[in-house]
Amino acid sequence: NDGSVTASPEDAYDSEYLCPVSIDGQTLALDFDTGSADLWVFSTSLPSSEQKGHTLFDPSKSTNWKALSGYKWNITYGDGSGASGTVGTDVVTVGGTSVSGQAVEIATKVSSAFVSDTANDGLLGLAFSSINTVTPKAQHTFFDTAKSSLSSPVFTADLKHRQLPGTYDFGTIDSSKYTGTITYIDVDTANGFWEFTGSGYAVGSGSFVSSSIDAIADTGTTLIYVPDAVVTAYYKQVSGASYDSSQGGYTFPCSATLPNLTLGIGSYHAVVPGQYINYSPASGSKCFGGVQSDSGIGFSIYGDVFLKSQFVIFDGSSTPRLGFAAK
Ligand SMILES: Cc1c(C=O)c(-c2nnc3c4c(C[n+]5cc6c(C)n(C)c(C)c6c(Cl)n5)n(C)c(C)c4cnn23)c(C)n1C
Repeated sequence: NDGSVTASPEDAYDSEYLCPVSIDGQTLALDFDTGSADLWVFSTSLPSSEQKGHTLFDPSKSTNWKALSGYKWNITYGDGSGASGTVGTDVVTVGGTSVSGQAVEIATKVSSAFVSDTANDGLLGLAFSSINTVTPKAQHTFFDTAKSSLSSPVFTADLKHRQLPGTYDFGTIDSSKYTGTITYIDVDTANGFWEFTGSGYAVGSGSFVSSSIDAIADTGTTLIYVPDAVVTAYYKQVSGASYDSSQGGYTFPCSATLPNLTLGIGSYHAVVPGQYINYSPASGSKCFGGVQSDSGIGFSIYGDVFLKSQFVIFDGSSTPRLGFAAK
């Protein structure tokens, strides 16, 4: 019961991508996040002030809803946002892939960033179930629940740059969505992420610098967060670029020409077009960079700015691995 679902940019800057998910016939727009493992939704259990503008899941209207008494969840994301609540199971359908008994985490509290992001009705985690936050028993992700019913234990991400729609496919690798060959790299699941070691980088037409970069493939993170050596080398090639502490990152004149950023995946050189690295206007005539420092995070994050330049395979077989191809 393979499936394919559209991924639509939430705003003009591809800050996040939202996908329609049906829970017992109630359709919500969820942010598919390979950097976390909780499926949670805005619900009628939220205070009405936090419900405004969102589509709400109402368990009392679901015939297949089964509450998990005493189960709770509480999650905090990399930007400091967070949510918490209670848990049940229900029938969850994504494109053609439908699973029963899927843990659905009902929000009873959400942080302000979620309240104001009215296009977002929750998150669907696609990292490894080992980092699911439900207590007293961690729950499976949608992908883990669906895996045995898929033609093969994979899902793919084909996110687009400022255009509609991208797709997430479950169970199949659609060869019409990429060019050339797929390069696979082993994944270390110890931290619950799609974590791998990048092989280096190049800026524009500059020479490739070999260096091991511990990174995660994270569809839930907007930008690319890499070591300072990469960030410094990149913005050295952008006239007028500087670190702006008031903006919390590197900015540059919006008129600047941005070089491509090449990130090594094994022997494959993944090229992020320079224009993808102009994330959004910052203030005045300055724009905010899509490549920022990973200092303080503990690892690098290859977020949407990177992932949308590639066709990405998340292979959940007994030896999990990531595949990348140009498109
Ligand atoms: C270590 C880390 C991150 C790891 O994940 C991270 C980050 N980066 N994008 C997102 C997130 C997003 C994606 N997201 C980013 C957005 C930005 C940058 N802006 C201006 C808007 C309006 C956004 C929206 Cl609506 N959505 N969402 C929905 C959530 C819950 C995120 C949590 N963290 N996050 C940051 C900023 N940092 C430092």
